[in-house]
Amino acid sequence: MENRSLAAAAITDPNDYGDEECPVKEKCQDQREALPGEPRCVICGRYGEYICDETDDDICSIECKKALLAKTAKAQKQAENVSDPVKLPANDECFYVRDDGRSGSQYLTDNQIETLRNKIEIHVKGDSVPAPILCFSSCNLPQKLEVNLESAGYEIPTPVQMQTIPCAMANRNVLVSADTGSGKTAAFLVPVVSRCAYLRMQNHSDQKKPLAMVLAPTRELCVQVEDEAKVLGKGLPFKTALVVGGDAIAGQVYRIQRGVELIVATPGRLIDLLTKYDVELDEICVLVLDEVDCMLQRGFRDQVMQIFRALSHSQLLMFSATISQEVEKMASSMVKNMIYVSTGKPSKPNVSVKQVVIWVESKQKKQKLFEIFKSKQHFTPPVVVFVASRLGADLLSEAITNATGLKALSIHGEKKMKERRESLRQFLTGEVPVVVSTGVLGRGVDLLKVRQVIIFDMPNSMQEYVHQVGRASRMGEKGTSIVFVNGEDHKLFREFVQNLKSAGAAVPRELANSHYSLSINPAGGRHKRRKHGS
Ligand SMILES: Nc1ncnc2c1ncn2[C@@H]1O[C@H](COP(=O)(O)OP(=O)(O)OP(=O)(O)O)[C@@H](O)[C@H]1O
Repeated sequence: MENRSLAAAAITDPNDYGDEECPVKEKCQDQREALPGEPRCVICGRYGEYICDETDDDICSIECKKALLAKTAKAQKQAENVSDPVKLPANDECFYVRDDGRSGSQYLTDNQIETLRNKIEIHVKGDSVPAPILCFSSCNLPQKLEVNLESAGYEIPTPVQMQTIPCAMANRNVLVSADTGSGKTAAFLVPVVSRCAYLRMQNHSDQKKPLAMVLAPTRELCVQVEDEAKVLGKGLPFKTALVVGGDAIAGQVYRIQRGVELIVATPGRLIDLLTKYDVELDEICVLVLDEVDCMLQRGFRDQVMQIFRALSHSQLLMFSATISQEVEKMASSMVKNMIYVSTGKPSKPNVSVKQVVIWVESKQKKQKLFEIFKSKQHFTPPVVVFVASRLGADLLSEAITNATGLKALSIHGEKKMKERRESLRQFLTGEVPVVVSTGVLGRGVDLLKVRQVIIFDMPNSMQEYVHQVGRASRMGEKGTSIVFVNGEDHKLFREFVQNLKSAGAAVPRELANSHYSLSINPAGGRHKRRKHGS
């Protein structure tokens, strides 16, 4: 322990007072209260007269030094023992201490942080990446947010939350790749709610311009993100506005003008609103791009970049389960000093979902589907059936009801927002066991009870496939995806077979023998394609 007034005297023995005339305070109660601006003991909060020689923390007495060292030792032991933090008991004392700028306030050494990341399979790239947290209470969140997390059943952060929340709270730009259903939404909402609430608590101005914005590709996803934001922000100075097509724009503008902290929007409708109405975005300090790979694709990219450029000073948080090197490159060109966090198996179908691939010619697909629905063994409602077109969704849902008697609804982009909401409500509450959807439900939407998806038409890319399969599992629960495939999907065969093999899934003979699939070598590299019949 070092005395502040005599820093060179590192006293470890209570009887050795070094050069200091006053004895080192033995008990914490012997120490006086700290005056404003004075250092405080990290254990009891009294005057931090000494500096602990082993941790560099402010400390008031021998008694608190002992308590501090015991706590540090316990923290180190926990770090070494962590094998699956998601299963830690809720009351497990956490050992992470936020680095508040004072040297030595972080208890974990670099080696321990690395060990912890390895154990929970977190990979990071970037400079000075903050250490992961093991509990929400390590982040200095508003008290009410902690209560809201607990009420929502979020006792312990998931791996993606462990690493992303401290990065975002340190105001860093972050790109995050994590499995479907792994809790990415709260990974951005926790820091967003916290930052907005603190800013409002500090500044009581009547003019409440929006402080944060989340952009997502579909209305359904926006609705869901806003719902979760409301749950987490309950009781805090944190209001939200939903800006999506299909709802009246005037109502959306009115809500923003009355004062909100967060806007959750699809890019098209937001630009529409911004060009017609006077909405000031100069106080936005966080922009989230959910499903960032989709948001930076042609179709959304120009709109997203237009919005991004209008918010020149904001922090950027970007998330998806499928992040390619190209997306990583694009993201890092948008912001400086970005951190890249990845957990789980990047761009691969969630391992909790069993992939059952059936080779079936297009004309037989319907019949096959009806057989599944009629089989007690294979049909496990609620089920989402993914198809390629809007018309296909309408026709197939009707055909299912006619052929099997099951109530089935369709959801796609041409339907009115009110109808889409109502269909989803009926599906999620169990009134309707089957929903036939285009890609609008494929990404991001948390279909809580769904454990079976049927991919009737293969999507255009493996990325979309990964997201659609992901609807069958949340938080590692087991699910099944039944996938219909035939020669028409040949463009995806090579990647598809590779994915199936690495997941240990059975590959149908026709798929395995197709010359489109055969051009794979075992290491995953590409051979020159063999000619048909060779
Ligand atoms: N820390 C937590 N503890 C318990 N449940 C959680 C926690 N974080 C998130 N969840 C729940 O896990 C489920 C999946 O979360 P979420 O929808 O955010 O996943 P995601 O990673 O965004 O998935 P996708 O890529 O499919 O959008 C949700 O039902 C959410 O409420």
